[in-house]
Amino acid sequence: MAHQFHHPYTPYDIQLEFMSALYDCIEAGKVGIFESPTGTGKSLSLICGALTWLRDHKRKEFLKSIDGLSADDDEPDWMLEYSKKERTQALTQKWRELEERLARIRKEEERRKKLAQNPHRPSKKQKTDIVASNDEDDSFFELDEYESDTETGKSVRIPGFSDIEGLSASTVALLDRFKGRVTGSKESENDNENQTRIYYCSRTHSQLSQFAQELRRVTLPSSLPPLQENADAEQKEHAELEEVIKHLTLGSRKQLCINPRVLNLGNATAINERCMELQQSGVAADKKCSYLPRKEFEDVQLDFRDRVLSTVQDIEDITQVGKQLSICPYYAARKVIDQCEIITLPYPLLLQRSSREALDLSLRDHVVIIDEAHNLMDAISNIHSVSVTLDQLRTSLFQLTTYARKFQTRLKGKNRVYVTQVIRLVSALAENLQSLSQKHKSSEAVVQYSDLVSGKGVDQINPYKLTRYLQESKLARKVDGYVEHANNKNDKIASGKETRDKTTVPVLFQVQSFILTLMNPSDEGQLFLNKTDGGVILRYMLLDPTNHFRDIVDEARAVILAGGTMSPMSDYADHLFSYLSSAKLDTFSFGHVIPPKNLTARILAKGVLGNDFNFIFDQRTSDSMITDLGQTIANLCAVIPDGVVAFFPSYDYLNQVLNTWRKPSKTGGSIFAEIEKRKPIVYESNNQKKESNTDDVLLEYSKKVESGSGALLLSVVGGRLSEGINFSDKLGRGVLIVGLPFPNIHSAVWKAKIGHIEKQTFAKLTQNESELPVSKRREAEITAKAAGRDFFENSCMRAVNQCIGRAIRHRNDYAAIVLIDRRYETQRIQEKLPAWIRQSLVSSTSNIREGLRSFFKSHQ
Ligand SMILES: Nc1ncnc2c1ncn2[C@@H]1O[C@H](COP(=O)(O)OP(=O)(O)OP(=O)(O)O)[C@@H](O)[C@H]1O
Ligand code: SF4
Repeated sequence: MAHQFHHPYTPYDIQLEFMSALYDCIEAGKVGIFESPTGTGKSLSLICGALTWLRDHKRKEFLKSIDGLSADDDEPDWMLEYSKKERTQALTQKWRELEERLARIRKEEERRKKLAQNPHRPSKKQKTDIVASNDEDDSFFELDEYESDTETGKSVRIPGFSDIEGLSASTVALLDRFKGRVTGSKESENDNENQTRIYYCSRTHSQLSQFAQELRRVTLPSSLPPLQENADAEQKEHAELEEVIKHLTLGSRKQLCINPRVLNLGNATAINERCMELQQSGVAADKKCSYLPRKEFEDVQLDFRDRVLSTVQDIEDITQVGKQLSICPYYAARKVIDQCEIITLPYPLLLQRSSREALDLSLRDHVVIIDEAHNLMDAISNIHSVSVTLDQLRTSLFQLTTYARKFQTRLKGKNRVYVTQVIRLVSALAENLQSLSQKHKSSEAVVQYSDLVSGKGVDQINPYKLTRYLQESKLARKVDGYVEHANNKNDKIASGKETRDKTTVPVLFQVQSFILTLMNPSDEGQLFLNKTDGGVILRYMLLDPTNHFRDIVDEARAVILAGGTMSPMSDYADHLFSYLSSAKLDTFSFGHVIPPKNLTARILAKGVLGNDFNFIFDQRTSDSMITDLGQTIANLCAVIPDGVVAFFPSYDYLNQVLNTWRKPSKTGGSIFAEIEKRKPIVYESNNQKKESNTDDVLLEYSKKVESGSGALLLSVVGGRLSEGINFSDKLGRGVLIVGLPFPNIHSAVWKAKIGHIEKQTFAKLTQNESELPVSKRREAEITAKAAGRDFFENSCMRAVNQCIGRAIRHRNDYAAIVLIDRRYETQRIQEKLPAWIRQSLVSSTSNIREGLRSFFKSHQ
């Protein structure tokens, strides 16, 4: 059946295909991978497809809850009919009350202004949130008695607001009551808890804001069932009410905190920790954060929720509402979740189980959409990886021993045992890391867990108990607080004034996160040692994100990965979703909205001076090939109008190319000058001041293009200009990709990643059977090697595809894409390009100039 998607524009054909496929995928409860090139209105396709499904689903659920009512055998039919009517009326009434209230709020601009000067605003005195002033005595930093020593003991956790430390029982009870307010009853609260939601997750804050912007364009029919022919006046009136899309955006404390003294700490960990400190039981009531939801502010809390739901708001709007109402948006937002239809949130909040638990976020039977998912596997690995430096280990060892000495007679219960264990562990890590770094000659090496924790009786430590101790005792917070307190005291004596606020991540927190990961390592993790100019670094890296993401797939109703360039797609079926049957996994690659004549994609295997273009690592330093590359690019710049962007495999290589191009030739000129005759060159460098450098480069480039001189921008694949920046229209009439940007296969990390893939593939093929015939074993080995190579190549081609996708940004855009390397002629590599590029791909030799000239002529 064709669905009506309520798209705010006339949808493009590919949007109709996208929305239908998305609808079916969610309905069937599958995992779907959706590739839709940039500029094809992917956000609206996601919104309209998913929310149309959701409203249809809610309508069906509504009818089910009525039809599900049954009469007892001895009850007459009219009684059942009566109950159904009553139930329909009750549900419709509840719906109406909510929509009317939200509609009223939308109109209450005046009242909002008044609330901005909220009389509840806490006094200056209340806002004071210094946990322990320098005059306070050391006892503040003593550890609470710790006796819990059994594996079964669990800390008590009541879902909801109750996980906010330091709230009184009455406040918790109040907040739980508040949960039911929007729909007015306990029964309705439960209804909402079970209602299906959509979680939309993207990588950056600005992507989430853009999504909210697109969400505002959409109006959907209500989730009430359609009117019957005999509908009465009241029902008709209901039907005329607009059902607003209930949206909430979740963020971190760093984004949502409104307590200036905490927010000014700047650093996310410092803000989190200070916020938690302020909620500790030892902190006097007038020193706690006054924005935490409290009994006196009940009405404000309710206003917060209604105002957030009344229109589609992004994170700044929610922070603003929190400020106007003097209520912490970070905590107050949690109670809006049950009422939402769509929740937007950044990657880490969704992808990390601990973050979901902290927010009390259940994915059970809900729909999860992950946008910009082309680098999802890397993102999951990064979120679950952690590092610590040798210096940090040493500093924390010093802090821990200082603390232990100071408080040794006051360490109660099991504290003494566990503090000693932590000291032994950190000391072993520091010593072993030091000797391992001397033993390994290379700058990067794989490190074994057993080598790191050997000696000092670390093998006697029970990792489970120690992990629990670290989490529950708040040792890191106490030690850090004491160290800062002691430092402040000394500095004050020396200088006679207060010292600085904490702005950096306390060392012990970093060490603690490392220990927590080390105590519970995942089978797919690996430890690495790096020697850098800044010292020795120990890294724990998650090599394979499959199992971490499987949690989400198992829990959710449907999971959608969407992106502009998801190709090559084979990694999803082969690795990330290898446990799914093919019936459960759908992949879609949609074409572009441009007509075919707006794109030309060429492979250039030979230069104008006759060199074979083969930029493999060992050959790419050849002066003659680099010179030929320059001359070829100069020729291309002569026929491609306006802006041309060339992507190189690395910053080092780009520097080398520039050096060669600048060398004077026999005639006195240089390749650099030769190119500049056609277009001025602007280039990206691996500068320390990264952001400003990127902005300056872009500004210079666009100014030159606008001035009419055109320009050639030299950039790096996977570099700062390859993602998130649009080279639309004149800014990118040509995109040149020089070589294939393979990662360094000799690095310890890539060796480990490929090794892991080979091992997994081999195990899958042989089912770990030891009795396998030699020929079968050999076959499995060859296939495993091919899987490793494929994974490596896919990583490279994902980066290439990202760059290519920068050029065509809308329906009337046109551009030429030139892939400069003979390896692009192989079928295996071409298959990894997005379908819409592959279709227009032409292998060019001598006639490329003519081809491009007539392509651009047809667009004049
Ligand atoms: N059918 C349509 N007709 C006209 N404009 C549309 C249509 N669909 C979407 N748009 C608009 O096109 C613009 C680009 O859409 P959008 O940002 O969603 O593209 P995208 O494919 O998601 O790109 P990106 O990969 O950068 O996220 C938006 O302003 C959107 O409102
Ligand atoms: S409760 Fe909210 S406003 Fe207060 S410190 Fe914590 S995050 Fe900031």
